[in-house]
Amino acid sequence: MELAGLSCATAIAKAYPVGSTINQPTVLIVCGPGNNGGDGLVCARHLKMFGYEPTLFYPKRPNKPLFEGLTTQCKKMDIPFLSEFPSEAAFIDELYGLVVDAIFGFSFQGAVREPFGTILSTLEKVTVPIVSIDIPSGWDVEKGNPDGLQPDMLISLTAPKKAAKQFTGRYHFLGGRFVPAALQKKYSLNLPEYPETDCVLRLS
Ligand SMILES: NC(=O)C1=CN([C@@H]2O[C@H](COP(=O)(O)OP(=O)(O)OC[C@H]3O[C@@H](n4cnc5c(N)ncnc54)[C@H](O)[C@@H]3O)[C@@H](O)[C@H]2O)[C@@H](O)CC1
Ligand SMILES: [K+]
Repeated sequence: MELAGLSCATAIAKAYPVGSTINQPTVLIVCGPGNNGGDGLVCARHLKMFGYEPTLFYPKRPNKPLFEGLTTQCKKMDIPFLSEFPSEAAFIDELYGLVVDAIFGFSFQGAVREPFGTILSTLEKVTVPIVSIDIPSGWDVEKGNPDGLQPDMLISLTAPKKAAKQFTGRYHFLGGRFVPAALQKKYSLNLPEYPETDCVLRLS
């Protein structure tokens, strides 16, 4: 999770360097209840180290030491947590240069339960770039979701999921350079080579 979150922050810094393509360095990171949300928490810390101003929204926090520890680390780095989600997409556009979607990853299934249904419908109306970690939240891991969130950037972790074929945004990165060769072979992952010691690779 540490490497996944670092990959996400690194890919974001490559696509949207501070002071260039985004109009402000503020980043809203929305975290869900599972490991995708954990990636978001780690990403927040590294974004702060890279000069961004992250803010977290983490409405459903699992009662597990891993996630409690990640939350504590963010608090100790003075990363603010919102107590309520902005009610209007326009507020998000005004306050943030970028949104990170760390709500659901590959274990999402069925109809979206609250509070995430309302959050996702607000995010669908946002005009600042949205970066989805591993899979756009609300997408079926294989079929995608043509009526759902359409992020500007997708960071596929470990390997692109089947639904990544439906991604139409500007930046597709691969991150999570931690799969041993034996596992890559066993599952015929055919992963591309990462350059030098980089933890991310731009796919498109
Ligand atoms: N090899 C791995 O397992 C790796 C996993 N990683 C991350 O872990 C993610 C998968 O994590 P998890 O398996 O914890 O699952 P997710 O984070 O995808 O989501 C599971 C959580 O969402 C909830 N949920 C599922 N469907 C819902 C619905 N319809 N409405 C509301 N809530 C719903 C579940 O109750 C559960 O709490 C990956 O996508 C990736 O981001 C990465 O950190 C890299 C390696
Ligand atoms: K996501």
